[in-house]
Amino acid sequence: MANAASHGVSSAGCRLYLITPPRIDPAAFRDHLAAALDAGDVACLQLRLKDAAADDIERAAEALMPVCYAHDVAFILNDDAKLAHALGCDGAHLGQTDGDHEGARALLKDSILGITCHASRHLAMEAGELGADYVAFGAFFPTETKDTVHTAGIDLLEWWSEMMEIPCVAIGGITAANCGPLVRAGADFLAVVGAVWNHPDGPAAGVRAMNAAIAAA
Ligand SMILES: Cc1ncc(COP(=O)(O)OP(=O)(O)O)c(N)n1
Ligand SMILES: Cc1ncsc1CCOP(=O)(O)O
Ligand SMILES: [Mg+2]
Repeated sequence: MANAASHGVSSAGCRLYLITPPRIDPAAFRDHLAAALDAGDVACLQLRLKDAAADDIERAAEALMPVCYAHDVAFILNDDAKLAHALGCDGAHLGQTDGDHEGARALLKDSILGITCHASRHLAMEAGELGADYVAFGAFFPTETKDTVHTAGIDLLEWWSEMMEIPCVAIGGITAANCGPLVRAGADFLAVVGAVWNHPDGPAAGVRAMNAAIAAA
């Protein structure tokens, strides 16, 4: 079975998984991204432009992918496996209503496929059975980035990481101040938006703070 490590998204120790803000100006954001990736270890960047047209997503991918590759950071597209494949991304992240997961697995056979599993052991086991490279659980904390429908607890991370080999991602309101218990519970990746892009001292400081908190956990 394919897994995230075989595609270069190593989960040896917990790592940072960056997600873009939901709306960006690609040319301006490219510099913020370069500063963030210069500041420390980042496993991957997910391009998550909500409600954007395919043309705009393509333009953003063209601007940001080279920055990721120059930093050895995997480039993952949110929501759309076919577009991820067409654009040559390293993979796609799909939610429970983002199309046919089995079809996506077949299309992205040599690429990363991550699946949102909310707070559900059942959804995570289904995702694992169909060959997901990682499962994502959340939201762990209140977040302003997305309306929260599902809340996940630390026990889910502990259970998954003890029972399963497939890497797990924790998401939702994660900051340098609150991430310690998630790391200790076995999260392989911490996915963040606000903790980096809204850091008061800028995205580079956000990446440094997250990596320091992961290392200290
Ligand atoms: C790493 C990661 N985990 C969860 C999500 C949420 O995906 P989804 O439920 O499809 O919601 P949207 O992000 O599409 O609003 C994610 N994007 N990334
Ligand atoms: C996309 C997504 N899915 C669940 S919570 C969330 C938003 C994460 O953003 P933040 O790190 O700012 O809470
Ligand atoms: Mg989605």
